[in-house]
Amino acid sequence: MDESLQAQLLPLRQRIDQIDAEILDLLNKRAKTAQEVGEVKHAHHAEGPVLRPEREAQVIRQLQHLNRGPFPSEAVASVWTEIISACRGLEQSLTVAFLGPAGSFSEQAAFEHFGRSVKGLPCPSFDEVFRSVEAGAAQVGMVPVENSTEGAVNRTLDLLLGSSLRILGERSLLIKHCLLSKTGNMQGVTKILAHPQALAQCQNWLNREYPGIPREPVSSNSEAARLASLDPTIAAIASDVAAQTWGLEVVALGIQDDSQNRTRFLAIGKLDILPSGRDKTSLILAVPNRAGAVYQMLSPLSENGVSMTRFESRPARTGQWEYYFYVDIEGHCEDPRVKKALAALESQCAFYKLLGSYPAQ
Ligand SMILES: O=C(O)C(=O)C[C@]1(C(=O)O)C=C[C@@H](O)C=C1
Repeated sequence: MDESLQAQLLPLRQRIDQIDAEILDLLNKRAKTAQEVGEVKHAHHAEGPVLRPEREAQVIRQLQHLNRGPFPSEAVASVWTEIISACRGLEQSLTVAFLGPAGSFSEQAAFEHFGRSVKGLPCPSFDEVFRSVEAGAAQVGMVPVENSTEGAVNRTLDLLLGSSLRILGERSLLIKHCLLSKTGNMQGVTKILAHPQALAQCQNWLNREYPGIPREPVSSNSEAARLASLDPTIAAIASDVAAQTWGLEVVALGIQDDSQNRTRFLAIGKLDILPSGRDKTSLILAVPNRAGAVYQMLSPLSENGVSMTRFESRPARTGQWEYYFYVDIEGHCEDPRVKKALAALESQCAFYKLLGSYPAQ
């Protein structure tokens, strides 16, 4: 390297080394304080959870508010997610269940949401994710609930209806699908495997590029990647992370039909969450099948000035054209206006279930 460049870089790098040492010192001070918080919590509730999603959201939002740059605001969120994750891990280990095997988008969502200092519990199905959290094998789970191309993830909606678990948080992920094979090309490939949602999200591209190769649905994209790693006649649609995890080569990158293809995931668990200042509340409602019933059902929301951010229906399987309505609203169930609206909904609806209030992403 040329000497004048070296001479200019040296003091700047020394300054960075010194700043890093200061950051490290502060991180250790933070970690020790979090350990003290953990001791206080254990003293009050020996078996109680350490995780406080509302506090984590507040810490990150407050820092983003304070941030004057040039450190990017998104980096504040991702760096502090990891700092909090590591501090939380010193207080108590957190196990997160998700649809596996390793390398799935659910795993990515789990790590982005809870940070890397967690234990992953890959499960063979969404049902098993719910069961693992209900049975206590994991304290929290991460499941997809809607995709911007394909709409609702129906199995998750049905499981939310039958489960006592609460929604603890949400995380939206940009989903970039890749076509993967052992060789990095499609010679000798006789079928393409993926989760049905991924096959649907890439159907135009597949129809155009590989119309002659049959497609087969499997339980997850990372399962498709695992199978492709064992058999050169199989190609998989999965993430670039799955390619690394399962030692596959990328045939084509970003093959989803919509470049802005996003999936929203829900964190689920047994906690009730306090208001964080910017929250969402999710509910399931049902009304008898008669004219105007759905319109009336929602009137307590507008009457109390509560905004609805999502409305989804699922057949109630009674054969009577009855539906369960999945409704997301702005605000926390303890906010006075929301509380009033919820009380009215509960008294007027034939079915009412509160899935939880949680920090909005
Ligand atoms: O404030 C707490 O309750 C903590 O345990 C500390 C902390 C943090 O590192 O900031 C860690 C875990 C909790 O989920 C929330 C915040």
